[in-house]
Formats: sequence, structure tokens, C-alpha cells
Amino acid sequence: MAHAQDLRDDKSVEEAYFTLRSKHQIPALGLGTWKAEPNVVRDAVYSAIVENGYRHIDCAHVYGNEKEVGAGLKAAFDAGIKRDDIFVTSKLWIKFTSPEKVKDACQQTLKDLGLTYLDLYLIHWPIYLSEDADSPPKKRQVLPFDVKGVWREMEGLVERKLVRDIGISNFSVPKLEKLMSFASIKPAVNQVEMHPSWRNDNVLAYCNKNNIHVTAYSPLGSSSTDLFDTPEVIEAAEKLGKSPGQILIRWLIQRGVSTIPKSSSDKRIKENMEVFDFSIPAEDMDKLSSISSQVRTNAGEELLVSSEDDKDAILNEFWDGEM
Ligand SMILES: NC(=O)C1=CN([C@@H]2O[C@H](COP(=O)(O)OP(=O)(O)OC[C@H]3O[C@@H](n4cnc5c(N)ncnc54)[C@H](OP(=O)(O)O)[C@@H]3O)[C@@H](O)[C@H]2O)C=CC1
Ligand SMILES: O=C1CO[C@H](CO)[C@@H](O)[C@@H]1O
Repeated sequence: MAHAQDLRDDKSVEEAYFTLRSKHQIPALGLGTWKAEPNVVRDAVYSAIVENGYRHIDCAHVYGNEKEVGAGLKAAFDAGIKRDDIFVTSKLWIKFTSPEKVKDACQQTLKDLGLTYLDLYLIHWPIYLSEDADSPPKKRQVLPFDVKGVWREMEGLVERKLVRDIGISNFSVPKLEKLMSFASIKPAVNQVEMHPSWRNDNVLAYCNKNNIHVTAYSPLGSSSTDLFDTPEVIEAAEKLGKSPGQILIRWLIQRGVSTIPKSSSDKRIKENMEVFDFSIPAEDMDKLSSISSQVRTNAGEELLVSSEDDKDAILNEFWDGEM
């Protein structure tokens, strides 16, 4: 199987993988499922896998559609795709990030998806909320997060063979450093927001140095269309005869990062996969990597803002000043 450094020469979607520290391989491109309506996500998953060569599906309990994603996976398996050829990621939601809740939460996700194991299970955010927390939560509903205890339970999931690899999502460098200091099984992946308008360079550098693979979420800027109008993106797209979306996806893969663009449209599911027959020249990579305005689309506000007064203090603590 080809590895990251071979991608430029790769013509085969199925061969485009990055190798994790466990030696398991994660596909460079997957399908995101956040905001994929339950009534359409089954068909999107089927179309992605069976008709367009996707081999990674990114899920989460909180997306409220894991049963329907599972129906799409089942349809793909019924069509002859092998379970072992598909990489499925899911995430432990923040109301279950307490040691005694981890195993049940994982088993619920497995049941909903109709699987006996996950390829990757991530702590969705480094935070623990009470199960009755409002959205956004009140300050008192943000409970002490026992990262050591939760991680030990995540390691237990690997030992029980419920998951092949474990990782985290939305972890800043200081939070990664803490986790690395006690983890017996080191995190395989950190899934974070990443695109040319939020490069996340510090997190990427730390992860590269510590053999933690990075998966980029919201590679197209999520629900905002601003990225598609960025001059550097338009210039590269026109030069290479590709769509802005293809440029954004390819930029990530050439950075050594896997990514999971979401689409429920057949046309865009196909378009987003057509990124393995070209490469972005170094000068355009540099321009795309030099956009001065850097803004997260997902700073966790919906999880954390209990009142306007608390907003800055809570977010700053959450991201350890890495805003
Ligand atoms: N770990 C975490 O905390 C998070 C993880 N994620 C994961 O990452 C995935 C991707 O991120 P997400 O925030 O959904 O945003 P994306 O950056 O993937 O953008 C998705 C949006 O772009 C549209 N789109 C898709 N392809 C194209 C294209 N080629 N041209 C134009 N528009 C396009 C989609 O619409 P349409 O469906 O109509 O094509 C949708 O509105 C999520 O679905 C989820 O799985 C996301 C956020 C946080
Ligand atoms: O993955 C994600 C999408 O949905 C969640 C709930 O709104 C977000 O918090 C999270 O970042």
C-alpha cells in the first residue's frame, strides 16, 4: 500500500493512506457526517463507499445519525465491500467523558453503527459536561475532566478489541503534552479544524514531532463559503483547472494530513474524491499556507459559553491561549 510520500504519484484512491503509529493505515480522504440529515446519510455513505471509492467514514454519537450511517455501511457490505477495507471513526461525546461512562458510550455507538469494532475512537473534546447540561451549558454544568481516568478506559477499549486505535479531537498543545506524559497507549490521531484560514501550525508541528497523525475537520470551512472566495484558493483552482474544494482538500493531503469533507450531494462526494490525479505546485502550496487572517470556524462556543461574561475566560482556558 502506498504511503503519504507516494501520494503525488498515486492514481488509485484505494491506495491513498497514511500510516498510524500502530502501523494501521488511515485513508487520506474520508466522508464527514455532521449535519448529514438522517434521511439522506444512508445513501451518501453508500454512494461514497460503493460508487466513489471512499474508505473512511467519520461519525460521532452527537451527530444523531449513527444508526442511519450504519444502514449505509450495511448496504455497502451487502454490496460486497469488506468490513476490513473500511475505516470507521467515531467519538466519545462530552457528556460521557467520565471513566465509568466510556465503555457503555462506545458500545452504544457500535450498536448504532451495527459494527463489532471501530477503527478509531476519539475523545471528542477535552471537557466533561453533566448529562443534563443545557446547550450552551451553564458554568456549573461543566464538571472536572479526569483525562487520565478517561484515557485509561479508552486504552481498555483497545485491550477488549472494541476499537483498533484511540485518539483525541480538539486538543491544544498543552493538553496533548499532558496526555502524552501518562498515556500507555499513545494517541494515534488528533482530529482538529484545519484549512488555509486556520492552519493550526503549532498543533500540526507538535503532532508531527510526536508521531500523532492529524485529521483535518471542516476542510472546506464548514458552513461558511468564505474559503471558496479566497484569492489564493481561486488562483490555484484556475491554474490547475480544479474546483476550490479540490484545492482545499489536496492542500491538506500534501501537508501530510488526512481529511473528512462532508457532503450529502452525489456530485460533490465524487468531486471531493477526485484529488489524487494532480498535485499543487510548491509556490501555490506556499501561498495557500501564508494567508494572514487566521480564524477558527469552530471555537467550541456552543459547548462552553454560559454567559457573555464568562466567554473569554472559559474559551481562553479551553484553548490554553492558542486562539
Ligand atoms: N471533531 C470535531 O470536533 C469536528 C469534526 N467534524 C467532522 O468533519 C467533517 C467535515 O467538517 P464540516 O464542518 O462538516 O465541514 P466541511 O468543511 O466538510 O464543509 C461541509 C459543507 O461544504 C459543502 N460542500 C461539500 N463539498 C463541497 C464542494 N466540493 N464544493 C462546495 N461545497 C461543498 C457541504 O454541502 P453539501 O452536503 O450540500 O455538499 C457542507 O455544507 C464533519 O462532517 C464531521 O464529520 C466537523 C466539525 C467538528
Ligand atoms: O464535531 C462537532 C460537530 O458537532 C458538535 C455539536 O455541535 C460540535 O461541537 C463538534 O465540534
